[in-house]
Amino acid sequence: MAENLNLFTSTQEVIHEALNKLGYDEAMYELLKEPLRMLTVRIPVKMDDGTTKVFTGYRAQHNDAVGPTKGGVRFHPMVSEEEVKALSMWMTLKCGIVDLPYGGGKGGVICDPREMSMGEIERLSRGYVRAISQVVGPTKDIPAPDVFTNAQIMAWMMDEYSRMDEFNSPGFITGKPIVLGGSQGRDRATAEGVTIVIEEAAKKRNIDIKGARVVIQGFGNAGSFLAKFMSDLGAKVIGISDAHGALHDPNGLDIDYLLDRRDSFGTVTTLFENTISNKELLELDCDILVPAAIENQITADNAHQIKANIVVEAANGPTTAEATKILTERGILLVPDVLASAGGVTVSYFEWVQNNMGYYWTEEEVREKLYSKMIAAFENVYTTAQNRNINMRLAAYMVGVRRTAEASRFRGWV
Ligand SMILES: NC(=O)C1=CN([C@@H]2O[C@H](COP(=O)(O)OP(=O)(O)OC[C@H]3O[C@@H](n4cnc5c(N)ncnc54)[C@H](O)[C@@H]3O)[C@@H](O)[C@H]2O)C=CC1
Ligand SMILES: O=C(O)CCC(=O)C(=O)O
Repeated sequence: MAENLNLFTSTQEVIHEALNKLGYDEAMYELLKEPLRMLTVRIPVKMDDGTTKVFTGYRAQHNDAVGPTKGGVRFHPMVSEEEVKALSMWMTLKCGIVDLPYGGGKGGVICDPREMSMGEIERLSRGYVRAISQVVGPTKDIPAPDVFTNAQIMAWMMDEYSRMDEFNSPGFITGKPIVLGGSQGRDRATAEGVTIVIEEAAKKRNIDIKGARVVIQGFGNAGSFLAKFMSDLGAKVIGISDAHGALHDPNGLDIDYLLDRRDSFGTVTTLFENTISNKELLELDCDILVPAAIENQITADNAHQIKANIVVEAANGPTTAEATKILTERGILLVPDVLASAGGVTVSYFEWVQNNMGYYWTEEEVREKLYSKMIAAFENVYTTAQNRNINMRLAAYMVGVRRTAEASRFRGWV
C-alpha cells in the first residue's frame, strides 16, 4: 500500500489517537479534526512588467478556545489548502506544549519569492494583509514569519495593517525588525529552541555535544542559526543543505564561512562544485540529524537508511507517520516538530506581550524565559512518552492538544 504523504490526514490520525488516550469522545475529535475557519483569498498584484498576476493565499484558524490564533505565513510554490490546515493544527499543539495562551493559525501564499523582485514581494505582502484583514488582528489572529518570509515582509504587513486600523498596531504581527517593536532574539529563537532540545535529548542518550557529528537539512532561518549554535557548542557540523543540494565534510564544515556566503533565501550550495544530494545528506553517518527545511523528507523509503542516534525535527512535518514508526522501532530518539521548533512561536509570544506592555526586555531576559519554557516542555513530553510507553510524537500531541480540548469543554463547545 502506498504511504500516506498527506500532512492533513496523517495529523488528524495522531490527534485522534491522542484524544482517545486522553479519554475524550468522538465529539471532541469532530471539533478538533480541522480548523474552525479557513479563508481562501485571491490577491491581484501589479508586476514590474506592467501585467497583473493574481495569487492565491490562505489563512487557517484551527481553534481559538484558549486565546487568539497564532502562526506564520509561508510564501512558497508548494503551498496548498491542506498544508496550511495541517500547519495550523500543529500550531495549536505547539502553543499547548510550551503553554502559550493561543490557539493555532497559519497562512500561506502560492508564489515563488525567489523569482520576484522586492517591489513585487512588497505588493504581494500588502495585498495579502488587505485580503485577510477582517479575520486577523492583535486580539484575533497574529501572523509571523515562516518559509521564505522574513522581518522585512512582517514590517510591510504591519505597515499595511496599521493603515487600515486607526492606531498603530505592532502586536498585529510578530517577527518584526527590532525598531518596529520586534523582540530581541526572535530571529534566532527557533534555532535556539532546537538547540536546547538537542542538548536535552543528547543527555538522555549519553551523547556529548562537544565533538558530536551533526547533519542539518536546510540553511535558512532555522537551519543556519542552528548550524552556528551547534558549532559554537563544539559539535562537528559535517553536513548542511539547501533546496539545490548538500555539502559534506567528515571533518566538519566551516559554518562561519558558509553563513557569510548564503543568500537571503538560505541558498549556499550553488557556490560549490563538490555537492551531494539531499537524499544522501539525510543518510550520512552522524549522531544527530536535524531536518530544518520542508515536509515529507524522512519517509518509509529512507527511514531504514537513517544512521543518526537522535533525529530532531526543526522543520514542520519532515517525517511521515510510517517513518516515525520505523525510526522508533529502530531505537532512534525522534524529537517531534511540535516540540522541537516551538522556540519561534515562544519568542513571538514574548514579542506580542512586550508590544502590549510597551516595555521591552533585554536579549538575556528573552533567552532565560525561552530556556525555561523549552526545558519544561521537553521534560513534560519526554516523561509522558516514558510513562505511557509511547513515542515522543504521540506524547507531544497528548500534551499539546489537552489544553485546547479542556478550554473547548469549559466553554461548552463540546
Ligand atoms: N522561521 C521560523 O521561525 C520557524 C520555522 N519553522 C520551520 O522550519 C522549516 C524551515 O523554515 P525557515 O528556516 O524559516 O525557512 P527559510 O525560508 O528561512 O529556509 C528554508 C531552507 O530550506 C531550504 N529548502 C527549501 N526547499 C528545499 C528542498 N526541497 N530540499 C531541501 N532544502 C530545501 C531552502 O533552500 C532554505 O535553506 C520550515 O518547515 C518551517 O515551517 C518552524 C518553526 C518556526
Ligand atoms: O512565530 C510564530 O508565531 C509562528 C511560527 C510558526 O509558524 C511555526 O512555529 O511553525
